[in-house]
Amino acid sequence: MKFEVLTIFPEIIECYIKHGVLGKALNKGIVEVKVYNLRDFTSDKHKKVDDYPYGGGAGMVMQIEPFYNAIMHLKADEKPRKLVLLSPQGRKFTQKLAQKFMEESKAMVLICGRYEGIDERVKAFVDEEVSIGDYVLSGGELAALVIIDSVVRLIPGALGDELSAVEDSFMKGFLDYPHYTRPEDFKGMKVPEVLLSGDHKKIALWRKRQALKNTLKNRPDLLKNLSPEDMRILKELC
Ligand SMILES: COc1cccc(COC(=O)c2cn[nH]c2)c1
Repeated sequence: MKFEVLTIFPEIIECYIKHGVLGKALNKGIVEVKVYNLRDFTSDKHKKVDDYPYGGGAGMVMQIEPFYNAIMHLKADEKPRKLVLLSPQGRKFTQKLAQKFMEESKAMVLICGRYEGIDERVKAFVDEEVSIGDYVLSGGELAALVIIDSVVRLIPGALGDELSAVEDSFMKGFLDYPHYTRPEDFKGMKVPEVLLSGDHKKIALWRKRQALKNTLKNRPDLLKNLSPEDMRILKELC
């Protein structure tokens, strides 16, 4: 899978992708990330990317021309790619959308805005507008990294051979179960006995109950389309 990122701060992306799962996936050739500096697609000597908003108001707006020039440059190879604008106004990014992007897109262009936003006409060249949450960031770069990280984790082979239990729980519609590791007793704080029992059936049930309990407490909105078994467990918790 290939990600192409349009940004005025390429170092933000370049620094992050060297580490962890992303770094390994890059080294394995499972994923390729190319970062483009929008200032390289300007035509003035000051490499200007923003200007005052028509209609007045605070702040600056990113101009269409650098985005247009960069997008046309990428499209010159005529390869298919999904163009995604990161913005607080976008559709909500979820684990399911990450799965969809991984399954459907061989290449994604992640367009990072800054300032008050970008010229609305850029959206004529964009396939999707995506938000990672109901808050405003200083720029789309963090949102782009969230999308790259969550999509890459889903690519077969990216996580090595460890199970991605966290993704599974989100895909099934609830939060993760609690995790513990050594020591068994830390200053009197003990690991739940069931996890030391070796009884995998009991452990699986305990984990399911805990996951449903966490979801009921923190994200009841996720509790839809539960299986009859999960519904039975949930009713016991209420
Ligand atoms: C494109 O226009 C704008 C305007 C303002 C900020 C940004 C940066 O993105 C976000 O703030 C964001 C992305 N997902 N959730 C929040 C983009």
